[in-house]
Amino acid sequence: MTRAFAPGHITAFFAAVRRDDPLDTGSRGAGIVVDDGVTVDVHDAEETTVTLDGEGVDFEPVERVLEMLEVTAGVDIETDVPVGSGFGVSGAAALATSIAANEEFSLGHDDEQTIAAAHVADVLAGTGLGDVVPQSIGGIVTRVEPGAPEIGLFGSVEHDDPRIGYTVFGSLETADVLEDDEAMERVDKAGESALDGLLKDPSIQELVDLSWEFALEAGLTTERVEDGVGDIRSSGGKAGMAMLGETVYGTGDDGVISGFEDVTRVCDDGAKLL
Ligand SMILES: Nc1ncnc2c1ncn2[C@@H]1O[C@H](COP(=O)(O)OP(=O)(O)OP(=O)(O)O)[C@@H](O)[C@H]1O
Ligand SMILES: CC(C)(CO)[C@@H](O)C(=O)[O-]
Repeated sequence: MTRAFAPGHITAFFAAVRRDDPLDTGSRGAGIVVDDGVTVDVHDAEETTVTLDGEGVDFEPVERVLEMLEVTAGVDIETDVPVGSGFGVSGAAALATSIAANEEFSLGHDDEQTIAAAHVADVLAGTGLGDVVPQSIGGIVTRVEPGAPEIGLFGSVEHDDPRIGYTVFGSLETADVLEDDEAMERVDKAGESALDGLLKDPSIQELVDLSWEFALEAGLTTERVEDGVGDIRSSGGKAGMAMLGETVYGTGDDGVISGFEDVTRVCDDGAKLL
């Protein structure tokens, strides 16, 4: 049995970029890689089965990554954050599975290949576009060009206080939004303008503010999220909506941070074997 960890990735904003090849498909945008993530155990098995926090599930991005690596395995996923709440659990699970399977089955792929397999699996499953590479790098990551490692273009944004507060109200099925052409037209326009803004002033405060402008412009907010962001902002903090989930996240001083239900930290390292 081999165990691997992949951090969560809070997408602040994004614009989809679709090309014929899934390796250079993905999204432009920015996000925060956080300690709350996913741990995966992989063991050899005649047939592939996946459990999520102990329950048997269908988990397409994980199944796809094993197919691409040409192995069958039992995969047990434990997650610190709920699926579908804007932390890229699908990408994290695919990435941790790819890293653990490479070791468990002595496949001999290099990092670039294991990360690319997870990126392609998440894209083809329709569950993510831009989480996997940031989850392999760590920190606060800009995605200036989409795609797998060595294909996309990635940058980083500095931070001083690593604490990130978050409150999860509910989940959004990523595939439903990505397949909605009208919604995606608004997302892409708002995402491009948010990225332009961040590249002019690359700070975590600006990232979170732009994230909230993005959510409003893209029409993705819910009443609970609007109220939650309003509360944090009126206590002097910065808050936005984690894409694609009904989750408020943000930064600020002790008083601001105590207004969230959970607290995690910027994870400066990428996914790894445990
Ligand atoms: N209990 C479950 N709840 C939700 N999804 C589940 C569950 N069990 C398995 N899945 C699978 O997990 C994947 C969830 O992907 P989804 O992209 O919605 O989550 P995510 O990566 O956390 O998203 P996001 O970061 O956009 O919020 C899908 O492949 C879905 O079929
Ligand atoms: C599409 C997405 C918001 C789903 O988590 C993410 O993968 C991203 O930022 O591209």
